[in-house]
Amino acid sequence: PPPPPSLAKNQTSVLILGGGVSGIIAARTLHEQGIDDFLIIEARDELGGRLRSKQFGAEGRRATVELGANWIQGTQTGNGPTNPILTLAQKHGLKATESDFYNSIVTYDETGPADYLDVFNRAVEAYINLTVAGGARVQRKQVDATCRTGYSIIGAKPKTPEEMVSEYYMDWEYAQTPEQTSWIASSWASARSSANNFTYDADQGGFSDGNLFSVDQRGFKHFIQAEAHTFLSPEQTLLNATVRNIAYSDNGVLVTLADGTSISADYAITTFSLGVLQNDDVLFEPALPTWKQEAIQSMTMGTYTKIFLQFEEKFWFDTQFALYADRERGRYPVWQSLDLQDFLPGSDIVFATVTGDFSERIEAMSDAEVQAELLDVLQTMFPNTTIPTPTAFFFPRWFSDPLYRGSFSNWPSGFVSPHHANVRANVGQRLWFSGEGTSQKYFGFLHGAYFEGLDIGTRVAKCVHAVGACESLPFIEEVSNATPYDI
Ligand SMILES: Cc1cc2nc3c(=O)[nH]c(=O)nc-3n(C[C@H](O)[C@H](O)[C@H](O)COP(=O)(O)OP(=O)(O)OC[C@H]3O[C@@H](n4cnc5c(N)ncnc54)[C@H](O)[C@@H]3O)c2cc1C
Repeated sequence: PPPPPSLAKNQTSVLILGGGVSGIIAARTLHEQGIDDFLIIEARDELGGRLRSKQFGAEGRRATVELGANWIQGTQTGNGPTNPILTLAQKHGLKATESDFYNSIVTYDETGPADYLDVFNRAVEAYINLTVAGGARVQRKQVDATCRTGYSIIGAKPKTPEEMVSEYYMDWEYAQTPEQTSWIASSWASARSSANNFTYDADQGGFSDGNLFSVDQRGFKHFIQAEAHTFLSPEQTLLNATVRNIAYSDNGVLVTLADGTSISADYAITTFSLGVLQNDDVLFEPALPTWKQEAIQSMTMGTYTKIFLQFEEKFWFDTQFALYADRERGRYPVWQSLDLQDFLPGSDIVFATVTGDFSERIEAMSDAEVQAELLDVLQTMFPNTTIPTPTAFFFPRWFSDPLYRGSFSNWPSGFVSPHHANVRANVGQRLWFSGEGTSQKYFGFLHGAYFEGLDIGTRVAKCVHAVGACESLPFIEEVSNATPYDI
């Protein structure tokens, strides 16, 4: 169809809603296509979105830690494809260090230090086998199931606390349990060296299985803020502005902010997290069509919570990672030391990570209650040390934050390809969707947000230029079963 006319009466050409990686890359894409008549609207006081850092620690002993994204996941193999986040990090001189998930690790259980690395290594193998089997299902057009089903079929049935925490290493990737995660999507989503993996497996066109951990004291956000500075002028960004309502029609969009201001545009690209869209933190007028709502509500938002502690002095492990096997699966299982030579030496900072339902549980507790639980776990892990009171304690509440409602999206087993097309598709010609949650290959990742900003930005630029190519993305009005239920 011919592109809709650009209406001179609108205040700007494109509104980019959200100033995270996706929004900034969409803006850069428009700029590169000669379009500078756009405005980024961001609720917070800075750009970066889920790249969010904090000065953490006691007075005089503060260090920058990352509350959100921390790793460049998948870097580059030889001259193969490069993770674009790595490219930007190198361009802007980001300080990052190699992270070794699998070799720099020690293990604990309810008796204290306990070496069950053999159990851990078997779990890593089971995870790879799980994703290889999941990938095979794609080729054979078999239906999806949960990762729990997949694990059971390949014979991995963890029962002891040590087996459960070793398997938990998977939740740590997806921010949800194997019961909540798609078996098929796990084959391309996260596992290293597995079938179809687009991030870690160079044989599949992926980057590499390397991981770089930002220790830059300007914050991991520095790379994207510095990139934004290369092309953005101050009047192209509106900070401290929360979007409440997005009205859309064939003529354009009208975005209303919390302070009542309205801004009109020919096009809008929303980059809000899937969680924000799911929870009606922003309202659409008219309401989004059913096919869109079903898709948004069918993908899930996981929560990944880092809990930071600083002590007077370091008393813990010298590896990067430690696993703690509690009898309750998911109870403070993964610990990371920042007080290491290539990380933040002398910082006396350690942090634990929890995910999914357990994150939601602790968000409902007071800081003091959560701190008491962590100190209890540390006392269990180090029975010969009297655990002192920490000099600083902090954790972010991503799940309850109305700007995020979780940390990153995760693909559940009830979510099928047409749903994915629908999550991504524009609604009418004026309203477009981008962000990590719309990426098929790289959902959950920074590079997912990047590639989506690039692609949707390119599509909208075509619409603005109206060079006969304002093409809608395909959507499926009604997602149905290949084989209807016989009841
Ligand atoms: C704890 C955690 C750990 C992670 N770890 C990694 C990692 O190690 N490696 C990795 O690759 N990825 C990681 N991720 C995922 C990565 O951070 C995201 O995929 C990516 O940052 C998403 O970018 P985005 O532009 O799609 O969304 P966002 O960054 O969420 O950008 C959307 C923007 O919209 C703004 N906004 C929301 N609502 C409104 C409103 N109503 N009005 C105006 N503005 C609004 C938000 O403030 C935000 O700035 C992690 C995420 C979290 C939370």
